[in-house]
Amino acid sequence: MNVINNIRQLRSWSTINKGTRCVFVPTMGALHEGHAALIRAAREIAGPAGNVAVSIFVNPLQFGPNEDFSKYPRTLIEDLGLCRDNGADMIFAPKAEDLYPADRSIVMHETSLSKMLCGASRPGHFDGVCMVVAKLFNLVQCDDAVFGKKDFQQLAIIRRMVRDLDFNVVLHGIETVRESDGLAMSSRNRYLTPEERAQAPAIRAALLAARDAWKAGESNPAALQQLITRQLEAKAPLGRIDYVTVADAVNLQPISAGTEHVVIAAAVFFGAARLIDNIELK
Ligand SMILES: Nc1ncnc2c1ncn2[C@@H]1O[C@H](COP(=O)(O)OP(=O)(O)OP(=O)(O)O)[C@@H](O)[C@H]1O
Ligand SMILES: CC(C)(CO)[C@@H](O)C(=O)[O-]
Ligand code: BAL
Repeated sequence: MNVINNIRQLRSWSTINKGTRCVFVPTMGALHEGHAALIRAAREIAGPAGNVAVSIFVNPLQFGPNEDFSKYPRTLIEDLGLCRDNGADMIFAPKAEDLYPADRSIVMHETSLSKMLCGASRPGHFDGVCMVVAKLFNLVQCDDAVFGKKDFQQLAIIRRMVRDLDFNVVLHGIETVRESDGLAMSSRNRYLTPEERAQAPAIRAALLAARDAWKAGESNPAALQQLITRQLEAKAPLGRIDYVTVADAVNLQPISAGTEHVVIAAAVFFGAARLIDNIELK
């Protein structure tokens, strides 16, 4: 497994590997079983002859001024072991100063899908995500890229970016990997106190209850939102709801009579940890 931490080396890796299918998994590190599933999926897509590339980079551009950039967990040595064990061929772990020139003057700005859900609570977040993913796609020269559906809005926005900017990259969305009690795996779960950790699975339980209500005929978004909010207030008093939104899964707009594919997405703060999850209804 090649570990590369500067652009010059990455360019020569890409040149040497030209013509070999490259499947890319972008991450911010502090890797867990969810990331391992993405790397294994990338391995499957690449096949034995292809390359699996993983980036590990805590991107400063996607953090707000009062967010957790400086305390985001950085566990490179353990991360490299997880990448190796799950079949990665190349790890790109650059420094921020290598990726972003000090006098950088080009910005990315997504003007539609990032207005709601996480984008509404984290202004500029998805502009930062688009910027780093666009740069990483250019640098890694991948044919495919693998993203988790836990970050549902992120995947929708990257799909839009690939379409609008004509990136020649095929995107693959992977199901959310969960702890045995249903909590979506997340690097930020490690911020949770034992009491918060015990209550956090209530997010998944409330989304499942909303899905049951939907299957039983409840299609009013306000009623579904209220059901989730009430369950969270009852089962997770340490949680502070950021948002619970019922949206069209394709364009993230409010649902209408013709909406066939619905997503219910939620973000809940437990102390320092802002956790997200979602459920799709078809
Ligand atoms: N539980 C999971 N199951 C599947 N994919 C996941 C899971 N958690 C994260 N991913 C995916 O891994 C990729 C990298 O995400 P990231 O490094 O931010 O991990 P994270 O655990 O989501 O961290 P954070 O706590 O910052 O949200 C993204 O495509 C994300 O959707
Ligand atoms: C896609 C990503 C690696 C860009 O920094 C990040 O947003 C993440 O880890 O989901
Ligand atoms: N997985 C999303 C990265 C972030 O929260 O910044």
